[in-house]
Amino acid sequence: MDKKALFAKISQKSSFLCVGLDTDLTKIPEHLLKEKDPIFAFNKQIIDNTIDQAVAYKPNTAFYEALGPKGWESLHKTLEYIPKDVFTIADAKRGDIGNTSGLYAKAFFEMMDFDSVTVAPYMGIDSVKPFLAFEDKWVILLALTSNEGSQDFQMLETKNGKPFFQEVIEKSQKWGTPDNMMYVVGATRGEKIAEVRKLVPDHFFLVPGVGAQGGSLEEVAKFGMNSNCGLLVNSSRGIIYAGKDKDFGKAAKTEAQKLQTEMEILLDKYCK
Ligand SMILES: O=C(O)c1cc(=O)[nH]c(=O)n1[C@@H]1O[C@H](COP(=O)(O)O)[C@@H](O)[C@H]1O
Repeated sequence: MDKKALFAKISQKSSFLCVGLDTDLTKIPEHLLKEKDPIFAFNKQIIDNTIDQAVAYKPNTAFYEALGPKGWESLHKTLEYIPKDVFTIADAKRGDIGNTSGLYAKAFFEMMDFDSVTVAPYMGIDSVKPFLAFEDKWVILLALTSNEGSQDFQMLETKNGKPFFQEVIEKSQKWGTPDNMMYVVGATRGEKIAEVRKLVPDHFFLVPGVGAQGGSLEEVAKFGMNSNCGLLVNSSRGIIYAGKDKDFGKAAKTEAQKLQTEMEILLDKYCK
Protein backbone atom coordinates (compact mmCIF):
# COMPACT_ATOMS: atom_id res chain seq x y z
CA MET A 1 0.00 0.00 0.00
CA ASP A 2 1.41 3.43 -0.90
CA LYS A 3 1.27 6.65 1.09
CA LYS A 4 -1.63 8.04 -0.90
CA ALA A 5 -3.74 4.92 -0.32
CA LEU A 6 -2.85 4.97 3.37
CA PHE A 7 -3.97 8.58 3.75
CA ALA A 8 -7.15 7.81 1.78
CA LYS A 9 -7.92 5.01 4.26
CA ILE A 10 -7.25 7.34 7.19
CA SER A 11 -9.63 9.92 5.71
CA GLN A 12 -12.29 7.32 4.94
CA LYS A 13 -12.28 5.88 8.47
CA SER A 14 -11.49 9.20 10.23
CA SER A 15 -8.96 7.20 12.15
CA PHE A 16 -5.23 6.62 12.38
CA LEU A 17 -5.53 3.64 14.69
CA CYS A 18 -3.21 0.65 14.47
CA VAL A 19 -4.40 -2.32 16.48
CA GLY A 20 -1.51 -4.30 17.93
CA LEU A 21 -2.07 -8.05 17.75
CA ASP A 22 0.21 -8.98 20.67
CA THR A 23 -1.72 -12.15 21.27
CA ASP A 24 -0.64 -14.12 24.30
CA LEU A 25 -2.02 -17.59 25.11
CA THR A 26 -1.87 -16.79 28.82
CA LYS A 27 -4.07 -13.71 28.39
CA ILE A 28 -6.78 -14.74 25.97
CA PRO A 29 -10.19 -15.85 27.28
CA GLU A 30 -10.14 -19.42 28.53
CA HIS A 31 -12.96 -20.68 26.33
CA LEU A 32 -10.76 -20.13 23.27
CA LEU A 33 -8.11 -22.54 24.47
CA LYS A 34 -10.14 -25.51 23.25
CA GLU A 35 -10.08 -24.14 19.67
CA LYS A 36 -7.68 -25.80 17.20
CA ASP A 37 -5.84 -22.48 16.78
CA PRO A 38 -6.70 -20.29 19.78
CA ILE A 39 -4.43 -17.44 18.66
CA PHE A 40 -6.08 -17.19 15.27
CA ALA A 41 -9.57 -17.59 16.77
CA PHE A 42 -8.81 -14.65 19.08
CA ASN A 43 -7.29 -12.48 16.35
CA LYS A 44 -10.19 -13.18 14.00
CA GLN A 45 -12.68 -11.82 16.53
CA ILE A 46 -10.47 -8.82 17.32
CA ILE A 47 -10.18 -8.00 13.60
CA ASP A 48 -13.92 -8.48 12.99
CA ASN A 49 -14.71 -6.13 15.85
CA THR A 50 -12.15 -3.40 15.10
CA ILE A 51 -12.04 -3.31 11.31
CA ASP A 52 -14.26 -0.18 11.14
CA GLN A 53 -11.80 1.74 13.30
CA ALA A 54 -8.41 0.28 12.34
CA VAL A 55 -6.35 1.50 9.39
CA ALA A 56 -3.51 -0.84 10.34
CA TYR A 57 -2.81 -4.06 12.25
CA LYS A 58 0.53 -4.82 13.86
CA PRO A 59 1.21 -8.35 15.00
CA ASN A 60 4.34 -8.35 17.13
CA THR A 61 6.09 -11.47 15.85
CA ALA A 62 7.57 -12.34 19.26
CA PHE A 63 4.16 -13.52 20.42
CA TYR A 64 3.97 -15.94 17.48
CA GLU A 65 7.61 -17.00 17.27
CA ALA A 66 7.48 -18.00 20.94
CA LEU A 67 5.01 -20.75 19.99
CA GLY A 68 7.23 -22.36 17.35
CA PRO A 69 5.87 -23.58 13.99
CA LYS A 70 2.27 -23.35 15.22
CA GLY A 71 2.82 -19.70 16.05
CA TRP A 72 4.13 -18.95 12.56
CA GLU A 73 1.05 -20.65 11.16
CA SER A 74 -1.23 -18.50 13.35
CA LEU A 75 0.64 -15.40 12.18
CA HIS A 76 0.26 -16.37 8.55
CA LYS A 77 -3.45 -17.12 8.92
CA THR A 78 -3.97 -13.82 10.72
CA LEU A 79 -2.24 -11.89 7.95
CA GLU A 80 -4.33 -13.65 5.32
CA TYR A 81 -7.49 -12.77 7.24
CA ILE A 82 -6.75 -9.03 7.42
CA PRO A 83 -8.49 -7.26 4.51
CA LYS A 84 -6.01 -6.20 1.82
CA ASP A 85 -7.00 -2.53 1.98
CA VAL A 86 -5.70 -2.25 5.55
CA PHE A 87 -2.00 -1.59 6.25
CA THR A 88 -0.08 -4.44 7.87
CA ILE A 89 3.04 -4.23 10.00
CA ALA A 90 5.27 -7.17 10.91
CA ASP A 91 6.67 -5.88 14.17
CA ALA A 92 9.80 -8.01 14.04
CA LYS A 93 12.52 -5.42 14.75
CA ARG A 94 15.00 -7.04 12.37
CA GLY A 95 18.30 -5.91 10.86
CA ASP A 96 21.57 -7.75 10.14
CA ILE A 97 24.41 -7.82 7.63
CA GLY A 98 23.11 -7.23 4.11
CA ASN A 99 22.58 -10.75 2.81
CA THR A 100 20.81 -11.76 6.02
CA SER A 101 18.59 -8.66 6.03
CA GLY A 102 17.67 -9.55 2.47
CA LEU A 103 16.34 -12.89 3.67
CA TYR A 104 14.44 -11.30 6.55
CA ALA A 105 12.84 -9.01 3.98
CA LYS A 106 11.97 -11.99 1.80
CA ALA A 107 10.38 -13.73 4.79
CA PHE A 108 8.05 -10.82 5.60
CA PHE A 109 7.45 -9.39 2.13
CA GLU A 110 7.41 -12.47 -0.09
CA MET A 111 6.71 -15.57 2.03
CA MET A 112 4.23 -13.42 3.88
CA ASP A 113 2.73 -10.38 2.23
CA PHE A 114 3.17 -7.74 4.96
CA ASP A 115 3.18 -4.10 3.85
CA SER A 116 5.95 -3.21 6.27
CA VAL A 117 8.42 -4.47 8.82
CA THR A 118 9.98 -2.76 11.83
CA VAL A 119 13.77 -2.56 11.51
CA ALA A 120 16.50 -1.63 13.99
CA PRO A 121 18.98 0.93 12.59
CA TYR A 122 21.93 -0.05 14.79
CA MET A 123 23.86 -1.94 12.10
CA GLY A 124 23.60 0.88 9.58
CA ILE A 125 22.86 1.35 5.92
CA ASP A 126 23.64 -2.14 4.57
CA SER A 127 21.37 -3.69 7.20
CA VAL A 128 18.40 -1.51 6.20
CA LYS A 129 18.73 -1.12 2.42
CA PRO A 130 17.76 -4.72 1.53
CA PHE A 131 14.30 -4.10 3.03
CA LEU A 132 13.91 -1.01 0.83
CA ALA A 133 14.51 -2.98 -2.36
CA PHE A 134 10.94 -4.30 -2.38
CA GLU A 135 8.40 -2.30 -4.35
CA ASP A 136 5.40 -0.96 -2.43
CA LYS A 137 6.85 -2.18 0.87
CA TRP A 138 7.91 -0.12 3.84
CA VAL A 139 10.64 -0.05 6.43
CA ILE A 140 9.59 1.28 9.82
CA LEU A 141 12.84 2.30 11.44
CA LEU A 142 13.22 2.51 15.22
CA ALA A 143 14.08 6.14 16.01
CA LEU A 144 12.92 7.14 19.47
CA THR A 145 11.31 4.25 21.26
CA SER A 146 8.76 4.33 24.07
CA ASN A 147 10.65 2.27 26.66
CA GLU A 148 12.83 3.47 29.54
CA GLY A 149 15.93 1.96 27.98
CA SER A 150 15.63 4.40 25.07
CA GLN A 151 17.69 6.70 27.32
CA ASP A 152 20.67 4.35 27.15
CA PHE A 153 21.68 5.03 23.55
CA GLN A 154 19.02 7.01 21.70
CA MET A 155 19.36 10.09 23.91
CA LEU A 156 23.17 10.07 24.12
CA GLU A 157 24.84 13.18 22.77
CA THR A 158 27.14 12.47 19.84
CA LYS A 159 30.32 14.34 18.96
CA ASN A 160 28.17 16.63 16.79
CA GLY A 161 26.26 17.76 19.88
CA LYS A 162 23.06 16.04 18.77
CA PRO A 163 21.16 13.19 20.41
CA PHE A 164 21.88 9.86 18.77
CA PHE A 165 18.26 9.40 17.64
CA GLN A 166 18.59 12.63 15.64
CA GLU A 167 21.68 11.30 13.87
CA VAL A 168 19.76 8.13 13.03
CA ILE A 169 16.92 10.13 11.51
CA GLU A 170 19.12 12.57 9.61
CA LYS A 171 21.30 9.86 8.10
CA SER A 172 18.57 7.31 7.36
CA GLN A 173 16.45 9.90 5.52
CA LYS A 174 18.92 9.51 2.68
CA TRP A 175 18.39 5.74 2.54
CA GLY A 176 14.69 5.79 1.80
CA THR A 177 11.91 8.28 1.08
CA PRO A 178 8.66 9.30 2.78
CA ASP A 179 7.05 6.75 0.43
CA ASN A 180 8.92 3.72 1.72
CA MET A 181 10.17 4.62 5.17
CA MET A 182 8.43 5.46 8.44
CA TYR A 183 9.89 6.07 11.88
CA VAL A 184 8.94 4.62 15.26
CA VAL A 185 8.45 7.45 17.75
CA GLY A 186 7.06 6.50 21.14
CA ALA A 187 3.91 8.22 22.44
CA THR A 188 5.52 8.42 25.87
CA ARG A 189 7.82 11.18 24.55
CA GLY A 190 5.21 13.80 23.62
CA GLU A 191 7.45 16.86 23.54
CA LYS A 192 10.14 15.03 21.56
CA ILE A 193 7.66 14.20 18.78
CA ALA A 194 7.71 17.87 17.77
CA GLU A 195 11.51 17.70 17.39
CA VAL A 196 11.29 14.60 15.24
CA ARG A 197 8.53 16.14 13.13
CA LYS A 198 10.80 19.11 12.37
CA LEU A 199 13.51 16.73 11.15
CA VAL A 200 11.17 14.70 8.94
CA PRO A 201 8.11 16.79 8.00
CA ASP A 202 6.71 14.32 5.46
CA HIS A 203 7.36 10.85 6.89
CA PHE A 204 4.76 8.75 8.65
CA PHE A 205 5.44 7.86 12.29
CA LEU A 206 4.39 4.62 13.93
CA VAL A 207 3.57 5.71 17.46
CA PRO A 208 3.27 2.96 20.06
CA GLY A 209 2.71 3.72 23.74
CA VAL A 210 -0.84 5.00 24.11
CA GLY A 211 -3.07 2.82 26.27
CA ALA A 212 -1.10 0.46 28.49
CA GLN A 213 2.09 2.62 28.44
CA GLY A 214 0.23 5.84 29.24
CA GLY A 215 1.14 8.11 26.28
CA SER A 216 -1.20 11.00 25.41
CA LEU A 217 -3.01 10.83 22.08
CA GLU A 218 -3.72 14.57 22.12
CA GLU A 219 0.00 15.36 22.52
CA VAL A 220 0.97 12.91 19.79
CA ALA A 221 -1.45 14.57 17.35
CA LYS A 222 -0.59 18.10 18.41
CA PHE A 223 3.14 17.58 17.96
CA GLY A 224 3.25 14.93 15.26
CA MET A 225 0.44 15.37 12.77
CA ASN A 226 1.09 16.74 9.29
CA SER A 227 -1.11 17.44 6.28
CA ASN A 228 -1.28 13.72 5.42
CA CYS A 229 -1.96 12.82 9.06
CA GLY A 230 1.51 11.27 9.16
CA LEU A 231 0.66 9.10 12.16
CA LEU A 232 -0.26 5.51 12.87
CA VAL A 233 -0.96 5.27 16.58
CA ASN A 234 -0.77 1.76 17.98
CA SER A 235 -2.55 0.30 20.95
CA SER A 236 -2.16 -3.39 21.70
CA ARG A 237 -3.07 -4.51 25.24
CA GLY A 238 -5.42 -1.55 25.80
CA ILE A 239 -7.66 -2.86 23.03
CA ILE A 240 -7.21 -6.59 22.70
CA TYR A 241 -7.38 -7.37 26.43
CA ALA A 242 -10.12 -4.83 27.25
CA GLY A 243 -12.46 -7.77 27.93
CA LYS A 244 -11.64 -11.05 29.63
CA ASP A 245 -14.63 -13.26 28.80
CA LYS A 246 -16.76 -14.29 25.81
CA ASP A 247 -17.53 -10.64 25.11
CA PHE A 248 -13.88 -9.70 24.56
CA GLY A 249 -14.56 -8.75 20.94
CA LYS A 250 -17.19 -6.23 21.94
CA ALA A 251 -14.94 -4.80 24.64
CA ALA A 252 -12.15 -4.39 22.07
CA LYS A 253 -14.59 -2.62 19.75
CA THR A 254 -15.61 -0.21 22.50
CA GLU A 255 -11.97 0.70 23.18
CA ALA A 256 -11.19 1.07 19.47
CA GLN A 257 -14.27 3.27 19.05
CA LYS A 258 -13.19 5.49 21.95
CA LEU A 259 -9.81 6.05 20.29
CA GLN A 260 -11.37 6.58 16.86
CA THR A 261 -13.79 9.20 18.20
CA GLU A 262 -10.87 11.08 19.72
CA MET A 263 -8.85 10.65 16.51
CA GLU A 264 -11.64 12.09 14.38
CA ILE A 265 -11.59 15.27 16.46
CA LEU A 266 -7.78 15.44 16.32
CA LEU A 267 -7.75 14.99 12.53
CA ASP A 268 -10.13 17.95 12.21
CA LYS A 269 -7.97 20.02 14.51
CA TYR A 270 -4.42 19.24 13.40
CA CYS A 271 -4.40 17.59 9.96
CA LYS A 272 -3.68 20.73 7.97
O1 LIG B 1 8.05 -1.03 17.29
C1 LIG B 1 7.11 -1.04 18.08
O2 LIG B 1 5.98 -1.30 17.69
C2 LIG B 1 7.34 -0.57 19.45
C3 LIG B 1 8.31 0.41 19.63
C4 LIG B 1 8.38 1.10 20.84
O3 LIG B 1 9.14 2.04 20.98
N1 LIG B 1 7.58 0.72 21.86
C5 LIG B 1 6.66 -0.28 21.74
O4 LIG B 1 5.93 -0.54 22.70
N2 LIG B 1 6.57 -0.98 20.55
C6 LIG B 1 5.64 -2.10 20.39
O5 LIG B 1 4.30 -1.62 20.44
C7 LIG B 1 3.46 -2.51 21.19
C8 LIG B 1 2.94 -1.77 22.40
O6 LIG B 1 1.99 -2.54 23.07
P1 LIG B 1 1.00 -1.94 24.20
O7 LIG B 1 1.87 -1.23 25.19
O8 LIG B 1 0.35 -3.17 24.75
O9 LIG B 1 0.04 -1.01 23.50
C9 LIG B 1 4.34 -3.73 21.49
O10 LIG B 1 4.16 -4.66 20.45
C10 LIG B 1 5.74 -3.19 21.46
O11 LIG B 1 6.70 -4.14 21.07
